[in-house]
Amino acid sequence: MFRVTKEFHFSASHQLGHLAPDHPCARLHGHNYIVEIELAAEDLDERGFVRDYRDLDALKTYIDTTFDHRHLNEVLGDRRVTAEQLARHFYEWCAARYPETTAARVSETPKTWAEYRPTPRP
Ligand SMILES: Nc1nc2c(c(=O)[nH]1)N=C([C@H](O)[C@H](O)COP(=O)(O)OP(=O)(O)OP(=O)(O)O)CN2
Ligand SMILES: [Zn+2]
Repeated sequence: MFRVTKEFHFSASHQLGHLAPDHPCARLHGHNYIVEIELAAEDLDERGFVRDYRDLDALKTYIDTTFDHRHLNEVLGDRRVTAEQLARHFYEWCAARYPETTAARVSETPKTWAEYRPTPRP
């Protein structure tokens, strides 16, 4: 099995309004997000690729136009702005376009990563 990953960066604000009011993340704040997409394949194509990294340029465009310097509560809806929900969102966006997609990871801070990796179908 071959696995490749590519990273994308954006800055955005969010507010986890469903948390207790004394939780710091219930306040409006922002992060420099990192999104990492993982693709995997048993065999390589004729170029020796799982998939050309440059095919992911469409994801970069999507992130730049839809997420960068935006308020995520407006982009995704109030309940969907945790790192876990973002990871699932980016996984689904990529899986619809790149069948080799196996996981998506999102970092909000230098210490945290959330991953969405569906259980493989038998
Ligand atoms: N499981 C999750 N927990 C938290 C999320 C999340 O998306 N998933 N998000 C937040 C906040 O939005 C933000 O990421 C703050 O995280 P935190 O680790 O508390 O960041 P700090 O820099 O304040 O942490 P320190 O421990 O002070 O370095 C919260 N939780
Ligand atoms: Zn946050």
